[in-house]
Amino acid sequence: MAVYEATHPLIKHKLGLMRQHDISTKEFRELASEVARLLTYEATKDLETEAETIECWSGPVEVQRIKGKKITVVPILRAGLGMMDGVLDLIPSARVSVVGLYRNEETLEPVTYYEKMTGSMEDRTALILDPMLATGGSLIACIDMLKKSGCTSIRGLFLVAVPEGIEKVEAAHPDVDIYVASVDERLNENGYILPGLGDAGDKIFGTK
Ligand SMILES: O=P(O)(O)OC[C@H]1O[C@H](OP(=O)(O)OP(=O)(O)O)[C@H](O)[C@@H]1O
Ligand SMILES: O=c1cc[nH]c(=O)[nH]1
Ligand SMILES: [Mg+2]
Repeated sequence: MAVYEATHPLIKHKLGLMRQHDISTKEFRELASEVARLLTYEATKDLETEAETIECWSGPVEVQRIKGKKITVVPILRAGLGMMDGVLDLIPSARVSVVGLYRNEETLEPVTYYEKMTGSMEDRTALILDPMLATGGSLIACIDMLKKSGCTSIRGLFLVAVPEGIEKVEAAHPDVDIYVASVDERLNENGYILPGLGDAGDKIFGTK
């Protein structure tokens, strides 16, 4: 599993703004989308292209097109929806497959409550979207669902992750690559990332 941790100054700056304890819902939401857009640029930089000849104003010209079927983005409900607009800004014709998962607050185990994949999953690259990779349980459950649907090319985009969660995902799914704005220090006793962002879903949706 390749782990790409962002080094771009724009990503670092924006993530720093997101850590401010009294950030508004509006600001958090806007920044989540902006960082997701920047991560998309990195996460797609090695996509294969193929040559096609088109009619240009000056005559026939060979251009490059992204090879294969359209990408599917896979927001993990709820918080992953906060990254979707930013990603779709760069990949506007992507198909959207939705996975609903929440963590049981006591056991920290993922609970699945929704699944709607687009068609031809076996021919698409999937970009999973979730702001937080904590214990890794939710991501492993989502990858299990994607693989069950036939998907073989899977990448994940996260705002913040921790080493222990990454290790757990790597052990279960070594073929999946992840792109993360920051690998933070550790989890606290309640399974929250330190220093982290707090509860990303609550901040994006304005709940609590
Ligand atoms: O790596 P894990 O330990 O599984 O934790 C990460 C998950 O927890 C959060 O979702 P949450 O359960 O809070 O659901 P929500 O998006 O509806 O708030 C987060 O958005 C991830 O999906
Ligand atoms: O720190 C964390 C961990 C899981 N989910 C969150 O929203 N935040
Ligand atoms: Mg939450």
